[in-house]
Amino acid sequence: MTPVAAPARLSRSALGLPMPPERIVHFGLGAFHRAHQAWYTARASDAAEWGIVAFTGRSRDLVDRLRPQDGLYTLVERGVDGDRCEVVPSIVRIESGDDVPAFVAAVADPAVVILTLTMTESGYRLGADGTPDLSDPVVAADVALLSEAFTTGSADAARPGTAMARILLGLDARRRAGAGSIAVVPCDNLPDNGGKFRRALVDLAERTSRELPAWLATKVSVVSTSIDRITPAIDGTVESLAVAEAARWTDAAPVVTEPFSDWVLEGAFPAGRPDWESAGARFVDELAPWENRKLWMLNGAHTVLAALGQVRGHANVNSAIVDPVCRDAVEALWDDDARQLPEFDLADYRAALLERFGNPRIEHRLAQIAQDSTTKMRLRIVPVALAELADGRTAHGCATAVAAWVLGVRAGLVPSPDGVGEHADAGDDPPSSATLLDLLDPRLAAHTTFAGLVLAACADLSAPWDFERRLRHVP
Ligand SMILES: NC(=O)c1ccc[n+]([C@@H]2O[C@H](COP(=O)([O-])OP(=O)(O)OC[C@H]3O[C@@H](n4cnc5c(N)ncnc54)[C@H](O)[C@@H]3O)[C@@H](O)[C@H]2O)c1
Ligand SMILES: O=P(O)(O)OC[C@@H](O)[C@@H](O)[C@H](O)[C@H](O)CO
Repeated sequence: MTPVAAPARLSRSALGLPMPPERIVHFGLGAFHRAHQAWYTARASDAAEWGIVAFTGRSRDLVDRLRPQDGLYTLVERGVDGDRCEVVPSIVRIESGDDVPAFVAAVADPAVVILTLTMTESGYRLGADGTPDLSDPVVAADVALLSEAFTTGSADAARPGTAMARILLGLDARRRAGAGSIAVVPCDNLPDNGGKFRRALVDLAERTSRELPAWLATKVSVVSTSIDRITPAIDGTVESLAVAEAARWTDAAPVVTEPFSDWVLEGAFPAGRPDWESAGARFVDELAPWENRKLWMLNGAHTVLAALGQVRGHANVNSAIVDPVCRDAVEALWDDDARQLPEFDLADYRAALLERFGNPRIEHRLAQIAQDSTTKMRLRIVPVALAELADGRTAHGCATAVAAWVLGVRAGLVPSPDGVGEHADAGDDPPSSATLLDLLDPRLAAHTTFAGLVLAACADLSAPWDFERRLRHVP
């Protein structure tokens, strides 16, 4: 029997890959950063000049997987017809997020001119007014700790627990080192992610330091972004085996993503940046329409599918979107969205979304997407509903989307909104549709026509689907 050669372990020397210099720091290393910003950086025409020092968020798992393979990993682009594997070499050093001295030193390094972030909404720890949530004991403890450290000149010994406090500590070290301007690039799915980050950072600086607010105003540019590439959480072990078979090298931390990707940015990079346009990124003067299109249409539809799809027995996006009831609900939502996005001709965008959602080889679990659905509904559906009503229309698509969420909550498949127990109509189990609408947004609940449409849509979505019913919906 011929012995089978063991697959080679990923390494820069084996693949002849150079080490670009450290000029970008990333906080919140996960699947998405590796499928998106690290990939754009590796594909830029000047990739040889831009290496990334990546810090994990809360666990050191990826440090242990990626360090032995020199930060390299396989990006598996999972198309409808097959996989395309590519080794991404832009991450040159991996550190654990809780190594505060290493993070502070990296941010203070004069060679570093960009800090990118993917730490999920929870990582920002914001209250309802967008400032740091001081009712959170960890945030309050960090405010006290930073105030003390900045006042007594003991910042080098400080070990804050939250990401925002660590970032401010890093920026303070950069100020003291005279290391110059830096651009911070939040890449989380939040409306106005740059504005939110800046307001939170400035608020924290004003509470804790006399010098930092003025320095931040002149030396820190915050860039807002719309980021898009469907990259579900995966079972790393299963994918590692698949990669070893397909690519003939072992990889302890591959990433599976879709072939599509998009990155739109608004803001300045005072000390330079990679030529990300050469890899397909776009720089615009006003991000809002691009961001609204992506968050309302892609993420809004995902939020609807997470509720209605599970109610109808689906586990993944790809099976939900081919169910006519789910598909009709998504199309109706997109009709409302389109009227609020007059800047765009959306025919191709809608067709592409349907194709992306339908990719049978991407396993995107609805239960994963359903997390924190109430907040997502408030950010992705409610603004469109209010705008449609203000324009004198019915917001029929949004009413259907709200009905989907109501059914999901009532079925226990989507988390209940806070306040169910304290609501005036508390006691119903499950809570009534009217109670849920009121908890979602009292302005929508007070609009009798809209509230009536939601109740009608709840009944309609619960009824068995038939062709006659579908025909009634055709305009
Ligand atoms: N995965 C996608 O398809 C996709 C697409 C577009 C945008 N995004 C955005 O990218 C972000 C990251 O996505 P991901 O799929 O890599 O997620 P992930 O769960 O892998 O998390 C990314 C990182 O955030 C860190 N993190 C989470 N909560 C934190 C907290 N409270 N404090 C500090 N760090 C914290 C994690 O430790 C991890 O390092 C999300 O905000 C998401 O909105 C994801
Ligand atoms: O938790 P969410 O709803 O913000 O996001 C879940 C997915 O919709 C999201 O990760 C998309 O796949 C991504 O935004 C595509 O670019």
